[in-house]
Amino acid sequence: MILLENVQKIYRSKSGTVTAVHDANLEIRQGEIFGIIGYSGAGKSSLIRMLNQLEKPTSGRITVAGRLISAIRGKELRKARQEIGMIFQHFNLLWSRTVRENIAFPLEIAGVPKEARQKRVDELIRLVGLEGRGDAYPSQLSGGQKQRVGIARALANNPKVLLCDEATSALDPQTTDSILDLLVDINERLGLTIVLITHEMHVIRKICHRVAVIESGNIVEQGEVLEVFKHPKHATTKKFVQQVTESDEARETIGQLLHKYPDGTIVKLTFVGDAAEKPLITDLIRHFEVDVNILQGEISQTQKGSYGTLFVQLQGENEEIVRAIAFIRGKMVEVEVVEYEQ
Ligand SMILES: Nc1ncnc2c1ncn2[C@@H]1O[C@H](COP(=O)(O)OP(=O)(O)OP(=O)(O)O)[C@@H](O)[C@H]1O
Repeated sequence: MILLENVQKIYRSKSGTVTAVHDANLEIRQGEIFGIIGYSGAGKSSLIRMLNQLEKPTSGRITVAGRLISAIRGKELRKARQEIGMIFQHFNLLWSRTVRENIAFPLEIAGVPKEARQKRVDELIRLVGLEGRGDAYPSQLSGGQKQRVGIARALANNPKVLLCDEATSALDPQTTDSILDLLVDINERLGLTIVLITHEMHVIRKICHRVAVIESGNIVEQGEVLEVFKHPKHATTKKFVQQVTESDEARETIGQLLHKYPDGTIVKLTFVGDAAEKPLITDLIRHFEVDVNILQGEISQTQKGSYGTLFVQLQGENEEIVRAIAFIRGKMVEVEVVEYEQ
């Protein structure tokens, strides 16, 4: 559906040259929710804005829904853009227009007759759950409702792709979740391909099928979300995964325990699917001369299944702990010895 081949974006100004995206190669499949995650300045906005040519690549090829978007301009580009909707962090609504008028705007531009426009606006209002708010102005809406208007407007011309530029970053956690649920609903109901950029791993975990991690303009890792959670390879990916798997509270507790029991070994176990159902802790206590203290555990759902993390403290002779860890590894459970900075 979307193909990036050797894409580069270089900004040149009086103050110098910035390479925002280096040689990016990506393939985004029809109907998937694809997330691009990175810290501020990593190049996410530059990357997503090249998909509808809000930014032009300096070199490379970008194909979206069969069109070589990086090479077209004028009328052809305007037509191509109708197939690519976009929503923004700060909604970008027209403040002097009502909800209905905002949603109708792209239909007016596309030359849709008034009656068909009204009908389509009604459908969209229902789709995004804004019934009864059609005549309100953006200033009278909550953040979540504003983003619902943004989504309805982006979908007005039945696009094939929806681009989301930090669409939930200005929202509180609960509203974020309701907007993410809406995006999943739209993806499933309409078969729409969704590409989003974010700096929050929670967003990736909750709705994406696949993810790419970008750092200093380079895509440093990409893959299925569950796989990336299980085996993060790059240091930046590991940090993002920790955002979800290790709360600040857990880190604090574990830090305190490391102080209190400096002899014990704290390990983090990560298990996926079937591995979670095996009686691992019972087996450990039965087979090895170790004490096992459970410190913290969590199970998270991704679009492709669940995975869990469990922090335990093992106490006993060093040799026995080493044997116990080898035993856990043999059970297809990831084990990582935790050594926090004090
Ligand atoms: N129009 C521009 N002119 C010059 N440099 C730019 C321009 N836009 C972005 N950059 C630079 O390109 C790099 C990547 O920026 P970009 O906005 O794509 O990153 P980002 O990951 O989206 O970050 P943020 O979340 O902070 O927007 C940064 O160093 C930024 O300063």
